[in-house]
Amino acid sequence: MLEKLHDSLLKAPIVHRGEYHYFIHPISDGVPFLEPELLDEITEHIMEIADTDVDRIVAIEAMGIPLATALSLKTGIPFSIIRKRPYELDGEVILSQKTGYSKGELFINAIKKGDRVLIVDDVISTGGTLMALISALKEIGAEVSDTIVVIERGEGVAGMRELGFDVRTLVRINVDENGVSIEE
Ligand SMILES: O=P(O)(O)OC[C@H]1O[C@H](OP(=O)(O)OP(=O)(O)O)[C@H](O)[C@@H]1O
Ligand code: HPA
Repeated sequence: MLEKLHDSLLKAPIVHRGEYHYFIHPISDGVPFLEPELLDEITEHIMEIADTDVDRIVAIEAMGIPLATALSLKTGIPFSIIRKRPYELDGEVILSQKTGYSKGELFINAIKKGDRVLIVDDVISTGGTLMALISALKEIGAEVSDTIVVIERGEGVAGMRELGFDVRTLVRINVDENGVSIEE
């Protein structure tokens, strides 16, 4: 199961971002290139496990976009992208994003009270990004019916579960200077 994802992760190169060992992979970076068969394997799997009885798929710029696009085409559900730049539309919600290697702001538009949403993202590491997003969506009054992330590393998911956030992931990996290994 998820053979293409596992095989490709084992080949992922590592670069240093400060202290952080950053793996480079087609799903998390679009580098070197994302093969349709890999995207299809992953999105078919997401369709099997996710609650797709939702009004909107929600994904974070940039690498949530291919996942949301493929899922939207398969399900007919529209998607909204949480952007890294402001639009200054009425009701725009701004949140701070902090990962293991970066800091910035995210901007939510056009998600309103009562909307049922499925969140998808490529990677979870510290959980900083998703925790901020889910908290903001709950504040808006949207119902987060499900949160699915393709690749899990680090302690973010465990930390989020302790705080009552439910996140499901397709594969959990360890990353060090020698590369990626897959946790069984
Ligand atoms: O669990 P965290 O530590 O918060 O890290 C996870 C986030 O980091 C990556 O986003 P990044 O900001 O690098 O954006 P990208 O999709 O543009 O590469 C990834 O897409 C997640 O959104
Ligand atoms: O190591 C990583 N690689 C790609 N995307 C990521 N998002 C968080 N950590 C990583």
